[in-house]
Amino acid sequence: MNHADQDAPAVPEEGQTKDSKGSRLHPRVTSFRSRRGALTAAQQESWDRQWPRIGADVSDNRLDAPSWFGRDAPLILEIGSGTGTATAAMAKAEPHVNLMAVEVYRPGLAQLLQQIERDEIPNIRVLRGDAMDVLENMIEPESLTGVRVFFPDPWPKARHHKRRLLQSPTFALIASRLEAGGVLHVATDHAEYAEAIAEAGNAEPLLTSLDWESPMTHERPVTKFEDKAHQVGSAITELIWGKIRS
Ligand SMILES: C[S@@+](CC[C@H](N)C(=O)[O-])C[C@H]1O[C@@H](n2cnc3c(N)ncnc32)[C@H](O)[C@@H]1O
Repeated sequence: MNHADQDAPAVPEEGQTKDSKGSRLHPRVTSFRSRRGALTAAQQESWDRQWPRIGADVSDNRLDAPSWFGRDAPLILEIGSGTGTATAAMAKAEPHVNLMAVEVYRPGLAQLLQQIERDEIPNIRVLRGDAMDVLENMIEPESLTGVRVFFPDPWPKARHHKRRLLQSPTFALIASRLEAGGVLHVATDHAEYAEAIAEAGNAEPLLTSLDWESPMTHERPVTKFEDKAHQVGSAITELIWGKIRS
């Protein structure tokens, strides 16, 4: 055994994302398939006007959220914002929060940017890329007041379950980025995925399941995917966890 092995900490240190050999502590989940899509001319113009100020590509650099937003406020990360209909509605309903939306699908982000510009919404910033990279590299440990994942792709075929975003490693990563008392809110219309999500979330030692009927309010706007689920009569499952106070 060499000294590096001997000296390696038995448990990850705060904020650590790789072990002493450089391997990821949170095994990689690839939850999306790249989709192309052209922007309309109006979307491209809105993108060009706004991206330099309120958009960023995912990188290895830690985010300085207060300077990006121009104020210090509770920080919420929405993962997989799609076309951003619900993102915009949440930001308007919660003007006191700084809301970051991460999405891999550029045309979806372009729709959100258009809405931000049209409705002059000041408290949204958008990130293009993989939410796992954002959580791992860009977000400080214990810095998020909330994480929201609404209608993550269910990958219904058994052989594709490994692509699901919400698995144990993702819960561990999210939990490490939430501040004590921070809230993770998940919604899905896929019954079997809901069960798997509940099992993985309940097994995460840093999270505790919160009662939906608790005095805390967890109201949220209807998302675009949820609208489709309503049309075909699918039941919606809401799952909420709080980060335990250590
Ligand atoms: C089923 S859609 C739901 C969109 C939106 N939340 C809604 O309810 O209308 C899931 C979205 O998550 C995005 N997505 C999946 N994995 C992602 C990841 N690792 N990082 C960022 N976005 C992701 C997909 O591109 C897709 O737009």
